[in-house]
Order: sequence, then C-alpha cells, then structure tokens
Amino acid sequence: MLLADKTVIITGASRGIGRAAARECARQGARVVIGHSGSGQGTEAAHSLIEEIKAFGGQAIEVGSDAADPDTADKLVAGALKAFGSVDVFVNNAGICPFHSFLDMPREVYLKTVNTNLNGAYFAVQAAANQMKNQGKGGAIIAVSSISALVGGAMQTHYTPTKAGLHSLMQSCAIALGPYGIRCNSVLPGTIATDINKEDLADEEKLAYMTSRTPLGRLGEPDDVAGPIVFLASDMARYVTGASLLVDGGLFVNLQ
Ligand SMILES: NC(=O)C1=CN([C@@H]2O[C@H](COP(=O)(O)OP(=O)(O)OC[C@H]3O[C@@H](n4cnc5c(N)ncnc54)[C@H](O)[C@@H]3O)[C@@H](O)[C@H]2O)C=CC1
Ligand SMILES: C[C@H](O)[C@@H]1OC(=O)[C@H](O)[C@@H]1O
Repeated sequence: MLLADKTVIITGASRGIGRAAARECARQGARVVIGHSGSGQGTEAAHSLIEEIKAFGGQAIEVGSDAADPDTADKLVAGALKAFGSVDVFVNNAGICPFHSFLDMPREVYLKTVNTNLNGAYFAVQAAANQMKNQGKGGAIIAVSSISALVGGAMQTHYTPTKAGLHSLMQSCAIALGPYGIRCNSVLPGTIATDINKEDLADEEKLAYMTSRTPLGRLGEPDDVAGPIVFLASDMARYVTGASLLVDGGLFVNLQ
C-alpha cells in the first residue's frame, strides 16, 4: 500500500475529485481527514464517505468548516492530530467556479471565488506545513490546481487566477519547505465531469466541443485524478517537488 501509516487531510473531500482522492488514499492505507463545507449536505456526504471507507477497513474522520475561513486551517490540523496523531499529507482541493462574464462580474462572486480557492488555501497550506515541520519527518502537500492555471476562459476570469495562484504557491512553497523535507506539487486537471461543471456541460454543444478537444476522446472522471494525487503523496514521488502534473487526457497540448 502506497500510503500506509500516513495521515492525509483533503479539503472539499465530500464530493467529486476530493471524494475520489479520499477513497483512494484510504485504499492505499492512509488515515483520512475529510474536509467539507460544514453545510447539511456536506456533512451528510462526508458521513456516507466515512461509511464507504470503513466498509473496506479504512480509517476516516470528517471536519466541517468553510475553506474560505482562515481559521479552518487550524481546525483541520487539530482534527487530524486528535484522531490520528499526525499530518503527513495535505491535499488542497476545495474550490468553486461559478461561471460568469467579465465585464459585469459581481464583486461578491469574485471575492468568494478568490477567498475559497486561494486565500483559504494559503493558510491551510501554512498550518499543515508548520505541523509537518514540528513533526520533523517531512511531508507532502498537493494543490488541486487546473489546466486553467495555464490557459484562460472568458467565463472564468475570477477563477483562472486562483488556479495560477495555487500552482505558483506550490512552486514557492517547494523552495520554502524543501529544507524540512516537505514536498509541494500540484495536479492540473483538464475537464473532469463533476458538480462544478454540471450546468456548463449540460449544454450539449459545449460538452461535444470539450470532448472533441480531448485527444483521449472523453472527459475525465474524478477517479482519473485520484491516482496522480496518491502518487505525489507517496514516497514513490520522494524526489518530486515544485512540479505540476497535467491530468487532462491531452487537452492542453491539443492545438491542432
Ligand atoms: N471538474 C473539473 O473540470 C476541474 C476541477 N478542478 C478543481 O478541482 C477541485 C474539486 O472540484 P470538483 O471535484 O471538480 O468539483 P465539486 O463541485 O464536485 O467539488 C468541489 C468540492 O469543494 C467543496 N467546497 C466548495 N466550496 C467550499 C467551501 N467554501 N468550504 C469547504 N468546501 C468547499 C465542495 O463542497 C466540494 O466537495 C476544485 O478546486 C476545482 O477547481 C480543476 C480542474 C478541472
Ligand atoms: C469548472 C470547469 O469546467 C473546469 O474547471 C477547470 O479548472 C477546468 O479548466 C475546466 O474549465
């Protein structure tokens, strides 16, 4: 098992990519902290994931707290320490992408997106890194960034800078935390079918367009991203830091 005896915190883990990653980490032997929004739906989904994980003999707990709130960072670390005694891997995954045009972008939509996707992440990464440093045996931090860190989207002018920010944060943290043996990397998913884009991809033309642009001929599924996250979290990636891994079925390189 790739993650035996490691405690992994994953934010936004009740649904989509985070849920798939949490399940796979648990399958690989990790003790998992499921971060979620704390809403009724988030709590319910987190409980059902805990049941799934327990059913195959895994260990998981949940911590409900808004990813945009800087205090969430300490709650996640405290939850991990109380239940499992360590923090070995931190996966920053929680995110939103409320598609909206640029010229009339409401301030509150912009601010909510940046606070959820990037500002909260900064403090969460900081809290996890401090705990790893105090433990003295290194660790791994993974940001779920996006192909959108590298390319734009007319309806994503508030979102793409947050993904570029996460990508950049991992590069800088790789340097800041390398001396402590803490590796920092990002995964850059392409278009993965989840709740975040359900409405956008309900447009059949858009769905067909995104599929046709993907050399592997299909959109991604959450499980497609879970494997790369586990790899970067594991000791198999012990000399990988400051890297970013596109997980996009070839979408990024498909110019013509
Ligand atoms: N689906 C896609 O095509 C892509 C997704 N991503 C990124 O993957 C990450 C996960 O998204 P998906 O699984 O696709 O979507 P999703 O909507 O299924 O999952 C998002 C998760 O973030 C959580 N979340 C949102 N706001 C939160 C808050 N304020 N506090 C705590 N949790 C919160 C949600 O509860 C949910 O669990 C996001 O950061 C997204 O930007 C990146 C590239 C492509
Ligand atoms: C939500 C979008 O469908 C998705 O998010 C990303 O980060 C990708 O670039 C896709 O646009």
